[in-house]
Amino acid sequence: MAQRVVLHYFNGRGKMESIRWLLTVAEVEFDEKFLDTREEYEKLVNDGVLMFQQVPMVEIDGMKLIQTKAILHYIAEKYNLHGKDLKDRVMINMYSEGLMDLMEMIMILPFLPDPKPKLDEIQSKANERYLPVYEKALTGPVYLVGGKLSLADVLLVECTLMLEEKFPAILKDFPNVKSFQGRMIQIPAINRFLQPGSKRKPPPGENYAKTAIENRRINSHEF
Ligand SMILES: N[C@@H](CCC(=O)N[C@@H](CS)C(=O)NCC(=O)O)C(=O)O
Repeated sequence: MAQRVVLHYFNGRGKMESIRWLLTVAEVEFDEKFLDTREEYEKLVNDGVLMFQQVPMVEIDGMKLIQTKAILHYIAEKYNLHGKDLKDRVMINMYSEGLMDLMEMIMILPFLPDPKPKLDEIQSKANERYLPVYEKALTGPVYLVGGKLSLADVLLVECTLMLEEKFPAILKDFPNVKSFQGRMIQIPAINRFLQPGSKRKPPPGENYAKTAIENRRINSHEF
């Protein structure tokens, strides 16, 4: 019997959330081991399972994978969410990288002493740099690449929901992206993931950054 997938990270969104999204869409059940204390993180380091002493780490198919993008690509390949050929794949990766850049900016907000300037930057870059790309790509097609669901679509729905948490009206000038989001959240696996009690993590609360820094899950100097 195949082993269950196990995610090792803290009990929050961070870099693991996109992996949770992708596994959900691939309909892969997973367990989570939360690193609630610094000792739990250090144990993984001392056991030599974190190649660069960093999480996310995902146990899958007898391997202990690290590096978020490598993990996402493995899952996307395995579950047929990475295009039909090399040209699809490079487009999927280009769209995905843009979304990860944007989500990374949102992810670091709780770690900033004064998040306002970054928030303003995110809003203007989302409006002027990122969302227009997806709006154009979705003029006509149902999915971003190759007429079928891919990693890029999963990251786009995750990212648009994250953006709306910060700027509720941000999609008003992007009707194609908004209707894409509407279609995506009807996919049964996604719909279940969006319900209370699922493995989706809530937006970071007040103590999120403090606890993460204390446990050395995030280095404060990284930002
Ligand atoms: N490039 C890596 C970066 C991972 C990373 O920065 N992980 C943080 C937690 S989100 C960490 O483990 N920090 C501890 C450290 O670097 O000492 C990835 O995308 O997986």
